[in-house]
Amino acid sequence: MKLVLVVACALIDADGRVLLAQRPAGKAMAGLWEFPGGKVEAGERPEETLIRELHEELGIAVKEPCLAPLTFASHAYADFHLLMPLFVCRRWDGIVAAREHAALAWVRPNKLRDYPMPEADIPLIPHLTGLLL
Ligand SMILES: Nc1nc2c([nH]c(=O)n2[C@H]2C[C@H](O)[C@@H](COP(=O)(O)OP(=O)(O)OP(=O)(O)O)O2)c(=O)[nH]1
Repeated sequence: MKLVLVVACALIDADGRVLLAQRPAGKAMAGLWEFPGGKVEAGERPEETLIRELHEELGIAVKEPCLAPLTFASHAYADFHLLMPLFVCRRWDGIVAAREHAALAWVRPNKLRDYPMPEADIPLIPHLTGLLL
């Protein structure tokens, strides 16, 4: 089974809401709401990947000290095993905008379950509600 390392981030705004991003049509898991991020490429540290992805996907600039590790997902999909560290970030420069996703939503922690997510993400929710509620 192929092990895929993806790094993701829960952006948290001043009201304690979490940013979810909807995967676009045409991709695997289209329509599901995920945490921004992506696959770690050869030669990258995970933090570098995340800073790059947050810029590409959302148009924001994040500094590495503003990324705090929260938890991780380890999930067996049918065709690969996903290992996904989840960081939280409360400070960034720029205005969040959907450059690659179908939509964005700022979601209160007690509403996260209203947004269909990839299977791997479900166990992450209590970690966020524990942090924020
Ligand atoms: N970014 C992100 N990916 C997630 C989450 N949950 C989850 O299962 N994934 C999966 C979806 C993809 O298979 C993979 C993320 O890689 P990606 O965003 O670079 O993948 P992609 O579908 O664009 O694939 P590709 O075209 O680059 O091959 O991890 C999540 O919360 N955030």
